[in-house]
Amino acid sequence: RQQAQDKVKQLTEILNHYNYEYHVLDNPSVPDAVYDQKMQELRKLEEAFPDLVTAESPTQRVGGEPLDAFQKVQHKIPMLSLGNAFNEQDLRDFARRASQGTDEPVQFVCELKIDGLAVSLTYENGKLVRGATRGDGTTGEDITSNLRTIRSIPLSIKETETIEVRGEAFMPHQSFLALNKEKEANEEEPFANPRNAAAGSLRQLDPKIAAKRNLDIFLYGVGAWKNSKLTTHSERLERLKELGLKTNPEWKKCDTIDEVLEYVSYWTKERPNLNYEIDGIVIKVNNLKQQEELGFTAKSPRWAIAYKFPAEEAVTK
Ligand SMILES: Cc1ccc(Cn2cc(C(N)=O)ccc2=O)c(C)c1
Repeated sequence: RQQAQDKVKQLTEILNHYNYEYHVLDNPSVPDAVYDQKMQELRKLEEAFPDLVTAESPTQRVGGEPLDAFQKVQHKIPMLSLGNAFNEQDLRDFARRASQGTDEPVQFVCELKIDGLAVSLTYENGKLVRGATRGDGTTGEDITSNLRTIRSIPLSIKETETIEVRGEAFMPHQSFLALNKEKEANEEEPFANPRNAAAGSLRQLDPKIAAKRNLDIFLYGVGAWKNSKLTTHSERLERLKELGLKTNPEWKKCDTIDEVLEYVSYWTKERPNLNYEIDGIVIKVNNLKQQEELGFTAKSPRWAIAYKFPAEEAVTK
């Protein structure tokens, strides 16, 4: 039995690593058949020794029975919405206000604004214990069983401190097109856009359905993170990546508003070449102390803004 326990641990570690290479790095080191063969081996061992199965096992991604309803979750730190900017002047105004609200020079971080569903993940003792929707920012829905099916979300990380991270769950273009083709083949109503498809998939009560939707995620922020010594948003992004969490690689530090505007115009052109939808660019003050100094208006931070791309003209059928 000790041998079985060692083998289960070894298989779990290697399968989690293969999964990370494939779904987070998009760079597998082994063929799918090797991954599959090791998964079968682990399933057989867990069948023979059921008490060796843990919630963190790669065999436990797709939960059992469908839920009757989603539980409510109170976010300890509210998941805020961002104010919007629609043009260069709005961005220049935002940058001026941010610089006036603090005495040190302000550095910005620009990130792509993924058009999906904002979610929160909580890890305790390195284990994924909860996944929730943003909801109204204070109260969300517990969709842990559905988020566990997203292969790029690790079921365990090497961080013993409790950490609550935030990001955007989304459906990549290819998955969206395939899903709608399937819907049309079954004479079902197709989804209007990838955002609705992702939201619809995560609101399924049956995790087996969510598991088939090929959802993905980019994590971009932190809610509760005790004892964190980090001083900038960019350090947090780097730490999330070190933990094996999937972050969007296109973020960029900008020292001036002109660099921000350059980033915005670059991605306005490049946007069609991405394999996921973005609806804008998020610009944040990088330094966390300056974020605190700037604080919030009634409903959104003064230290961040969302530049929204002009709405595209409706695509004629
Ligand atoms: C049969 C089978 C098994 C696995 C996969 C995809 N995949 C591959 C790996 C891998 N190569 O490291 C890791 C995780 C994973 O999900 C497919 C498409 C088909």
